Amino acid sequence: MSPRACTVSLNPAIDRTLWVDRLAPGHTHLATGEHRQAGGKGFNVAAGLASLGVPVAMCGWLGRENAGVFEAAFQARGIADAMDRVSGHVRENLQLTDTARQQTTSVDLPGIAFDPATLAAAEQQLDRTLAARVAPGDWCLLTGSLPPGVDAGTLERLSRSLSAAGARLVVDTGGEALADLLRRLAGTPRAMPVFVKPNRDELEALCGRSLPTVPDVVAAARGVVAQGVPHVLVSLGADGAVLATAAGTWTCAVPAVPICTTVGAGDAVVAGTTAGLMAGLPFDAAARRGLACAAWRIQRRTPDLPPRDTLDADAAAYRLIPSP
Ligand SMILES: O=P(O)(O)OC[C@H]1O[C@](O)(CO)[C@@H](O)[C@@H]1O
Repeated sequence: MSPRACTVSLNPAIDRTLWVDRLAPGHTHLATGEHRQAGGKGFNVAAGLASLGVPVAMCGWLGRENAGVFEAAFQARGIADAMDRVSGHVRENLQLTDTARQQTTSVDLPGIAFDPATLAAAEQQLDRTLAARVAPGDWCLLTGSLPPGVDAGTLERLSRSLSAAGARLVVDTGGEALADLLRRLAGTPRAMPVFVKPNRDELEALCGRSLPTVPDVVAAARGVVAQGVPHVLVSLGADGAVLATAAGTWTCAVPAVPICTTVGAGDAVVAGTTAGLMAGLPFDAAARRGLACAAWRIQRRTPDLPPRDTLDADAAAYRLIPSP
């Protein structure tokens, strides 16, 4: 049986995006477009994987009060709904896209707060859901920020139980939570993620220093590999990406494309790269496909991706340059 994927989202979000001609803080704007859809990293990655033909489920915690947005989106895309319902509303994040500057400004809510007793119960339920769903060889993607009251200890417990069940792990969470998780998993190589994709801000938070130049990013990415993560891709937006493995480090430029929204660009990289790794592609080929997914995604409103052939034709133009 081909491997399946499962995204785990502890803090999903509904994305409300408004387009304005030119954003000016302190002024009133007339929006030129609007869109509201299920979002958050777990959903965006699941939608990308589903469009690439990967059987995928989404697990995690979904506020039952407005879960319908997700239920419709799961059904439309063939994503298995394995989310545990919890009390409260899914947060609604706001994105303002400035069409003149082709820039997106996001305002995120923290999400549903968990007290210790609710968290313990939610973790136990999630363990049961994952135990019933995840088989050896499946890929599990721990995605997105942590809601109030939840820390990297939850990600550590999930990493340990999922890896013990034979799953391969991908982690895409904020830099501080990722740093904390990698520290907690040090000395347990089996529970380490096989792939992480921080952006520059997240890598700065992960390594605790600013990384103004590409050589700074390259050095920091090598540091993450040295901590035990075999595949690292640092997304740098219009500046492309840095890839690092034990075999070397590379930079990759990306083509300039018209931007509809940058929301979910990194999630498209995670979806495309993970789908490639699941299919047995070497990391460089998987990562180039992931970057082609991001170029596709930022030109459109929704997280769905085109057929693999289209992506691979685009990805063929991406060149990796070894870093000194
Ligand atoms: O999980 P986080 O880091 O709080 O970010 C959530 C936001 O990021 C996105 O997942 C895009 O990466 C949006 O869909 C969502 O609103």
